[in-house]
Amino acid sequence: MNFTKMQGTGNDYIYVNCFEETVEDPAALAVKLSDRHFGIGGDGLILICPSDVADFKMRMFNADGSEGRMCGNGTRCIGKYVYDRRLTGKTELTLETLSGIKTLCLSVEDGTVKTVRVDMGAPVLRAADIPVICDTPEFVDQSVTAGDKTYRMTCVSMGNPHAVTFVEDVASLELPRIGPPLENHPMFPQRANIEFVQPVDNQTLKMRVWERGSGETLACGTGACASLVAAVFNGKCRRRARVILLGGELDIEWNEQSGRVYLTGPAEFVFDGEI
Ligand SMILES: N[C@H](CCC[C@H](N)C(=O)O)C(=O)O
Repeated sequence: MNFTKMQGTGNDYIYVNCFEETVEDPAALAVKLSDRHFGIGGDGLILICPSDVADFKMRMFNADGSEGRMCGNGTRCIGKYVYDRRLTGKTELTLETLSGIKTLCLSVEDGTVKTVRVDMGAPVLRAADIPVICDTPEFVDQSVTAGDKTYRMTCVSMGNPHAVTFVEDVASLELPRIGPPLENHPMFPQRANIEFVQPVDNQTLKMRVWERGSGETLACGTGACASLVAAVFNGKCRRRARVILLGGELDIEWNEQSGRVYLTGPAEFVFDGEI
C-alpha cells in the first residue's frame, strides 16, 4: 500500500489515498503505522476518500486508533495533496468530515499549494454538545480538578472536544504528567483535547496541546481555534490572533459577522512510501 507522510505545523500524519487503496481496519493500521519506533511514525492516520456530498472526504484516526471527528492541520494537508497530485484543479474545495462539510481555500504559488485557509465553522460552547458533564449550560472559566491540581478551564467544540486553560508559562509544563488525567477526566465522556495557552499580547497566543488519543503533538489546528475562542470569551485576546505552537504558527480568526472560525496555515509533504 502506498502512503504519503505530511505535516501541518509539525502535526504529522500518514495519509492514504483511498481512491487507489483499500484500508480494511483503519483503527488498527493507525496504531501500527503511528508508532515512531516500530512503524512509520506519526500523530495518526488520515484517509483521503471519495465523497457523495463534497469534493473529498476525510477520515482521521489518532495514534491510539480512536477516530477523530475533525482535524484542522489534516484538512490543510489534504488540500495540498489533492491539488498538487492533480486529483483536482480547484482552489476552493469542500471536504466531508464527521463534523460536517468544511470549505478549503488553497493559496497556490508556482503550481503548488503553500497555505490553506479552512472555514472551520462556528464553535460550539453548549456543554451537552461538546460534550462536557456539568451543571451549567456552558463551561467557561470553571474549575476542574485532575491529578493533584485544579485548573480554570473553558470548554469548546470545533467538531471535537477541547478544554482550554490559561497559564503563565507553557514551556515549564510537564504535559505527559498533567495531560492524561485531564484528557480522561470523567467530566469528558468522550475524553478531550487539552490546550495550555499563554497569552503574549491581545493578538498573540502561545499554545501547547495534549491531544486525545495522540498525546502531546507539535500543533493542533482545532485546538488553536478552540484556544482563540476561549481567549476571546475570557477577554484575553482579539478575535484574530497568531497562535504560536511548538511546530509553527497558525492564523486564527473568529469572524464577528459570520460567527465562523477561520484557520490559515501551511501544509508540507515529508515523503512518499510503500508498505
Ligand atoms: N490534530 C488535529 C486534532 C486532532 C483531534 C483528535 N486528537 C481528537 O479530537 O480525537 C487538528 O489539527 O485539529
